[in-house]
Amino acid sequence: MTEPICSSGSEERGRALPTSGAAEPALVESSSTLGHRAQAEFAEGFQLLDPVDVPLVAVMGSARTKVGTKEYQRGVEVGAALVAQRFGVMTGGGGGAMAAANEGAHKAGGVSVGLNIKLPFEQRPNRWHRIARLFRYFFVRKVMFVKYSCAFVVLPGGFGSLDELFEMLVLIQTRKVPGRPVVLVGTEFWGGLITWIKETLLAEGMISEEDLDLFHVVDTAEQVAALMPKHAVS
Ligand SMILES: C/C(=C\CNc1ncnc2c1ncn2[C@@H]1O[C@H](COP(=O)(O)O)[C@@H](O)[C@H]1O)CO
Repeated sequence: MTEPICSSGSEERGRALPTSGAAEPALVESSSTLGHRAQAEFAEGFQLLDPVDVPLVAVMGSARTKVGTKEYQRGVEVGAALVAQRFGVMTGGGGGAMAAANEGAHKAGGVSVGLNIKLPFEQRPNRWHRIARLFRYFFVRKVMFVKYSCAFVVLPGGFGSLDELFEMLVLIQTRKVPGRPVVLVGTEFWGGLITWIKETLLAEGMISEEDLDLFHVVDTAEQVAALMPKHAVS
């Protein structure tokens, strides 16, 4: 029998949940399990990141960017340029653009953080971060990215990167967090989305003109660095 997609809390209790590989499904566990696990995960994330004494920039981007491509190289350059400005780099800790940014930061001698996520298929953390943790919940991990970053850089990416980008934009737009630079890297890659944001979201009144100021779109690591908050440079 197929598992129901929706189930009530009482149905969940005492029922073995289906698993499909390395990580059992999160969020369909009982409310009390979810609550306890999330609370513990928050505490462990805070413990990991509270002691970090350099300002961190969260760098998001595709898990699929291939090593050796121009895109990967740009990620490495972004990581290195941020370290040159005395920032640490914090990523999702996986492969692709995440590995690129961590590699650039690590090779430049900077702080390199990877917040990995446990998924139902095999995950390998990249080898370029020195402060790391494996998270069960995307939502807990996302709080870490927001709470412990002073800027948000998004390299070309897919659903995951878009999710992280829009989460950050909403939090800034609704003043749940203080404003900070949000920088999209790749004018060609992001161009279609920016056009749609202007021609549909803005034109239909779904966002305001000033919301367009919540993000920047650039092409190079130097341009990313130039948009960073100034306090880290001494
Ligand atoms: C889906 C694939 C691999 C998944 N591995 C991931 N490891 C760590 N972090 C991830 C992973 N997938 C998504 N993320 C987060 O979202 C962003 C990347 O998502 P995108 O859809 O690839 O743009 C990234 O910033 C992570 O924080 C195999 O492709």
